[in-house]
Amino acid sequence: MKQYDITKLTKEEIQDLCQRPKMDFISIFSEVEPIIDKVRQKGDSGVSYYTKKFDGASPDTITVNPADLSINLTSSTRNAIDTAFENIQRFHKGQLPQPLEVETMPGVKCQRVSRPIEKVGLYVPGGTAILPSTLMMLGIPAKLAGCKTIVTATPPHKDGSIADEIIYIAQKIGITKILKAGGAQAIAAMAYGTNTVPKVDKILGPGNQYVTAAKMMLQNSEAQIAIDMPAGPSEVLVIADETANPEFVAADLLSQAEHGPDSQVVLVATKDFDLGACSTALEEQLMRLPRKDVAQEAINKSFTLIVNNLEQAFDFSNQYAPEHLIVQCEDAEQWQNSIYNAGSVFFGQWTPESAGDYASGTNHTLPTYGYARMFSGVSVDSFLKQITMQTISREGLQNIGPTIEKLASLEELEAHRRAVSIRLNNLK
Ligand SMILES: NC(=O)c1ccc[n+]([C@@H]2O[C@H](COP(=O)([O-])OP(=O)(O)OC[C@H]3O[C@@H](n4cnc5c(N)ncnc54)[C@H](O)[C@@H]3O)[C@@H](O)[C@H]2O)c1
Ligand SMILES: N[C@H](CO)Cc1c[nH]c[nH+]1
Ligand SMILES: [Zn+2]
Repeated sequence: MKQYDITKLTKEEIQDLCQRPKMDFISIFSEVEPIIDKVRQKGDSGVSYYTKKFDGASPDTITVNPADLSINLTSSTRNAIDTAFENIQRFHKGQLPQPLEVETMPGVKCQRVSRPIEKVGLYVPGGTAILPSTLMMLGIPAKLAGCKTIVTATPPHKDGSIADEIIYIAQKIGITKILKAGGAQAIAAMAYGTNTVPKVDKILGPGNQYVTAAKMMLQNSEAQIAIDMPAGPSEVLVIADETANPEFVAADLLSQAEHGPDSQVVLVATKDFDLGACSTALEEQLMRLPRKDVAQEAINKSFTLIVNNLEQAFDFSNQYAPEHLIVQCEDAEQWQNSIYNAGSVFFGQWTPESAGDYASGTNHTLPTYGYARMFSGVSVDSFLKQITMQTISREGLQNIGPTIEKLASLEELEAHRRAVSIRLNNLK
């Protein structure tokens, strides 16, 4: 990994380090546009065309009902999924909002109630690795929120099948339909609807550049869909001081590097951290990884930043706004209030990032590319709308009416003013 010393960098150079590897969205949009058009015009047959072209698969039917499928999983696989499922469900259940009611003035009652988004589409990546864990991260909060139609799309295997782990989780959640398709074609099918795919109101889930570009384009189209956030290539930033275990740090960096060649991993270390031991551990561990070529490519694009103290480390991390932040320093959790921009945070040497990817209970669909500055990860809220309501009594209108009349007059909106005055006159 390239190495920089913060004391030798200008403000602009530090700012440059926070930029992620550039994505050429203009050319990706131009590749994705014809895919979206074809699916909009041709529906299911458009989806099948691209599934054959990009995934080399021709499933008999492009959608299946998970309840109709039989699966064959070992008990250890079922147990691991069941344990993770329980933890994710427990943490997300705690996020369900309580109804809010406030009397802003005597007789003026305001409420906020939440309602589920009725139809949602969940994208589960499956290009380079099949990610059943992502279906738990999206489907569990969708179910808890009360969404009625939950479609999940994922690329099929070459023989047209879907991983049994995905089907098992879909059955546990009660997913309405699985769409056997990936990439932009899957996103377009859920956004417009086809003969077999229900049109949804919101599409959530991570994916590669084609998936992300399709979500961004369809969000701004006549399809009228919402999306969660730009969740692109995985990334992690590790803050390490002299108490951090170099082998653990190396393992955490590699755990995100193996996601894809465009993943970015960053080590921000104080001067006393044993960087030599960490580099050696990283090389040794890398050699033994089945996905070493992918991880190596990501490591080549990544860097280490040496800082004078932990305050500087957290300042840089807030500027970088990582998807995952790992804090491996003394009394790690005491730095909680110094963290402003991050998708999800892992404190202390016994908290690997993989815990949040799979089973601790937090969500792993998180903002990347610096979007943690203004976006949150997926949660139960992502599947809810908040509706405000108000009821004003006779007494309430007498209290608040003159204020409304005055403000309406100031804006010269006479009909607004009269809607109040006509009632106040009636009360005299
Ligand atoms: N931020 C997060 O929360 C999060 C979570 C999990 C995974 N991820 C990221 O998601 C990404 C998953 O990517 P992936 O590629 O493995 O799977 P994917 O499912 O996102 O993409 C695979 C699909 O891309 C399409 N495709 C492939 N080549 C194409 C081409 N030339 N033109 C048009 N479409 C094409 C195919 O239809 C294929 O089905 C990784 O970058 C990973 O890091 C992020
Ligand atoms: N780290 C990924 C989010 O960036 C999520 C994931 C799924 N499986 C393993 N990891
Ligand atoms: Zn991961």
